[in-house]
Amino acid sequence: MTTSDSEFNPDLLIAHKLPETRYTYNERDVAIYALGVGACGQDAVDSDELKYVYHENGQEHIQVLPTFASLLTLGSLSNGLDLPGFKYDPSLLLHGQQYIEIYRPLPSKASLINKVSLAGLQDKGKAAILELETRSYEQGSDELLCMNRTTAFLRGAGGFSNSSQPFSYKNYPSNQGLAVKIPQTQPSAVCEERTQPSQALLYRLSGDYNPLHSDPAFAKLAGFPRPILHGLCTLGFAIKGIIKCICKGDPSAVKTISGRFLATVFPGETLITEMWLQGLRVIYQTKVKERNKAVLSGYVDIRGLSSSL
Ligand SMILES: CCCCCCC/C=C/C(=O)SCCNC(=O)CCNC(=O)[C@H](O)C(C)(C)COP(=O)(O)OP(=O)(O)OC[C@H]1O[C@@H](n2cnc3c(N)ncnc32)[C@H](O)[C@@H]1OP(=O)(O)O
Repeated sequence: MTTSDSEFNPDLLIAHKLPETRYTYNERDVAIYALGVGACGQDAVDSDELKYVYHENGQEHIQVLPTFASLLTLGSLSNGLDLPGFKYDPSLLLHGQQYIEIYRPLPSKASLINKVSLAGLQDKGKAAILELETRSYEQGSDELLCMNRTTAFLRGAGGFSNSSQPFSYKNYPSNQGLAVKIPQTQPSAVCEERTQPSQALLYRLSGDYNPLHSDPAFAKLAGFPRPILHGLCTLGFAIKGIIKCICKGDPSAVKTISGRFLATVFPGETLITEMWLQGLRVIYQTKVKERNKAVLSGYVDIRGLSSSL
C-alpha cells in the first residue's frame, strides 16, 4: 500500500526500523507449499517428490524444500510495504531478485522470530529498487535458521534522487545476488516441468495473495494480458529440479540460492531449467519452452555431494 507521506523520502525510509514479527508453520503449510511449486504435479507417486507432501511414518517426517524459506519474506512483514517515506503503485510492483541463505535444514514445523531490515534502495530512473533482508530465528533457541534478501522492482517509482547522482544504498556485499553469466557449454543436467493453468491459484495459498496472480482485471491494470505466476513459484520449480538432478534428491544439500527474475511466466507454461555444476556451485537458467524465453537465472551453492554425478 502507499504511504500517507506526499514525498518519496529515502532518508526517512532508511532510518525506519521494521518491527520483529513471528511466523509459525506446520507440516500442512510445508505440503501446500510443495504442491504450489509443482511437487507430484506430473505424477502423484513420483518417488523424488512425494517426500515433500507425504511420509508413510507420519507428516512430521516430510521433507522441507529449501525454497520454503522464501515464504518468510512476505510472512515477516506486519504491514506489507507500507513504509514511511515510500510511495509506489502496488499494481506496478514486480519481484526482481531473491537471495536465500540456509544455515540448517528447515524443520517440518516451527515457530520463528523474524528480524527485518532495509538492505537496499536504488533509483533506476524508470523504477525504484527496494531490498528487504529477513533473518529468521527459531523461537526460544535464538538459532539463526535462514536469511532472505528480497528485491522488489517498483516500476514507475524511480526518479526520486535529489542530487545529480542516482540514489544508491546497499548494506551487503556486492558479490551476492548478482545476475550470473550463463556458460556456453552443454549443461550438466536439464529438467523440464509443466506448470498447471491453476498453478498461481494454488501457490497463493502459501501466503502471497497479490491479485496480480489471480485477478484478470488487476493483471491488465498492471500491464499483463492475464495473471502471471509468482516469481517465487518459478524459483521453487527450478530449485526442486536442481535438487532432483544435481543433489540426488537431498534438499538439505542446498546452502545458498540466488535468483533474478528476467521475464514473466504465465501459469500453464512449461519450464526448462538448465544447470551447470561448477565445483560446489550450480549455475542455472530457466526458460519458458513455449516462447523460448529466459525467465530466471541464478546460482545454488551446495554443501557437497557424496559421489560424482
Ligand atoms: C520487498 C518485499 C516485497 C516482495 C514482493 C513480492 C511480490 C511478488 C511479485 C511477483 O512475483 S511478480 C512476478 C515475478 N517477477 C517478474 O515476473 C519480473 C520479471 N522481470 C521483468 O519483467 C524485467 O526483468 C523487469 C524487472 C521489468 C526489468 O526489466 P527492464 O527491461 O525494465 O529493466 P532493464 O532496463 O534491463 O534494467 C533497468 C535497471 O534495473 C536492473 N534490473 C533489471 N532487472 C532486474 C531484476 N530482475 N532485479 C533487479 N534489478 C534489475 C538493471 O540491472 C538495470 O540497472 P542498471 O544496470 O541500469 O544499474
